[in-house]
Amino acid sequence: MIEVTDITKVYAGKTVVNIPRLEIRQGETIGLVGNNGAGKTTLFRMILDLIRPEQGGILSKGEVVAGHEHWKDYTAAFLDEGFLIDYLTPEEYLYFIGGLHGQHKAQVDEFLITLMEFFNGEILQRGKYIRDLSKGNQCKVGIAACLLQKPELLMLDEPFANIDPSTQIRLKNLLKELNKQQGTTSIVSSHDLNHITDVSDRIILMEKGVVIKDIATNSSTLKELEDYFAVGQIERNEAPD
Ligand SMILES: Nc1ncnc2c1ncn2[C@@H]1O[C@H](COP(=O)(O)OP(=O)(O)OP(=O)(O)O)[C@@H](O)[C@H]1O
Repeated sequence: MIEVTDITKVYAGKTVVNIPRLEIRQGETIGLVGNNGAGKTTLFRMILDLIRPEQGGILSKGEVVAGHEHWKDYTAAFLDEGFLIDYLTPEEYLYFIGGLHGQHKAQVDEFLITLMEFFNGEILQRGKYIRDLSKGNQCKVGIAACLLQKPELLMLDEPFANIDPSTQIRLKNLLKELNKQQGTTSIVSSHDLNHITDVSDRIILMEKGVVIKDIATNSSTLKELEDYFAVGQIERNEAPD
């Protein structure tokens, strides 16, 4: 579904992403992990054509993402609050997003009923603008807007970071259901190794812009990642070859 070929991204003379080849197949659930500054968000932004690589290219279903529009019909992403319209209420925003995808208000309402548990009574009918919600609740609105679109490709940047433990568990269940029932391909970044290994069938580990590990998740993956991150980046770089 996604093919990355020979991309580099440079900021202020420093290469922050350098990926010779990466393929994400339809229906895969990808967990993207890596320490702060590893390049995860930059990779997301390039896949979404929000920024362009210095060289190389990214294809989505065989079409170059840069300068094309078709992939936007089947791709939903929430990277940060910048994806929301903060002067709207959650309902207004979700009706707006539903409308862009040809859904009537009643269809959106019907869908939102399925998210009542995920919203935990904090999102709808509160008379609040999105800008006045907590960061965690803004994140819930962003994720809900993605799910509403019934995307073939879902991309979430650190969705577990600001939400409470109950919502984290509900989100994991939603992601698993989405993949099982709709075959959704997902790319989710996280610093929570437990959650991300639980919801992903493949883990991509980045460090300093480079893919260090690309492994199918199995019963020993969590331990393997914990062992990897237990050794600091500086210690790793100083270790003899
Ligand atoms: N707009 C920008 N201008 C300059 N440098 C940038 C910019 N965006 C990202 N970078 C740099 O690129 C590198 C990768 O950043 P990125 O945000 O992709 O990492 P990340 O893996 O998502 O990190 P985190 O886990 O902290 O969110 C960092 O060194 C960051 O400072």
